[in-house]
Amino acid sequence: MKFTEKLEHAWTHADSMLMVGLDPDPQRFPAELKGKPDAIYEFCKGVIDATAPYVCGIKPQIAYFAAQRAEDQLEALCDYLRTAYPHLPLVLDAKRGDIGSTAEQYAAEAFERYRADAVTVNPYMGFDSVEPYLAWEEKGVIILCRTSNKGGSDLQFLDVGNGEPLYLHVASLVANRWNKNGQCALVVGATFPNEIAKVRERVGDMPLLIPGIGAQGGDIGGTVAAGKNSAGLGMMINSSRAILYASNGDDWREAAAKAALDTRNAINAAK
Ligand SMILES: O=c1ccn([C@@H]2O[C@H](COP(=O)(O)O)[C@@H](O)[C@H]2O)c(=O)[nH]1
Repeated sequence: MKFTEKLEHAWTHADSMLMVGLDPDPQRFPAELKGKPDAIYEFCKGVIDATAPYVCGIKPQIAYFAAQRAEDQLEALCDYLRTAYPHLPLVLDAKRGDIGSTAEQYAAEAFERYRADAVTVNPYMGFDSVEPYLAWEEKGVIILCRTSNKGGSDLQFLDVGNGEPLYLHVASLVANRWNKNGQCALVVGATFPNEIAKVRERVGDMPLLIPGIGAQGGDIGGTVAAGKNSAGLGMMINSSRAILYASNGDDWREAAAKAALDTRNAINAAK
């Protein structure tokens, strides 16, 4: 199934626009997993099983796995997710950006090695750095636009002419020129609801990946009001640490499930 079809299915069948991010930090794991060789896999699998009924997708952040030399555990998790929850979109958060020949390798990493449904991509090296991902027409290509961090303003707010900030120029480029296969989405931070609204106005119903609620403090009500599309959907609102580390006691699975359910309900209440 195409990424966009999987996403639509998850939005409607799980009645959820919450995406759970997997940012596994062994220092924060519950005691029962500490020191186990496959602790990252076990922890993430536990969180996936606990939260799957309440989410529209799962977003592993590749840096957390690579830093622990745990790419094999990420591969095993991707296999598990695909088998146990075949309708749930798998978004690999990699944010790669490089010249075309190298981007081809990064695209193969995301779509062949991990068999992700979608991947995050940094567009600031231009079209030829994004094109190899777009060649995978069934897959989602989720392009950084207005990121959730404060420092994003250093470059993304630069005026490219007539008062147009760079992030809106990127939004227009993606919507009008790069999205020929209808496979693109944009990353916009929940920490900047005014900018979410401007991006939504610019790109119509295109899906938005919105990190920044939970640990980064973004407001759910403001995010949903600014980001919903014409169908009242259109968002993958990501939360990672606030769900993963809701408890580090024996009840970590139940706490993650409750945090996901509460967040899903708060998003739906704001629709
Ligand atoms: O602008 C961006 C783009 C990506 N991220 C990623 O999302 C999660 C957020 O984690 P929380 O624990 O919910 O803060 C993380 O993987 C980031 O790399 C982002 O935060 N902002």
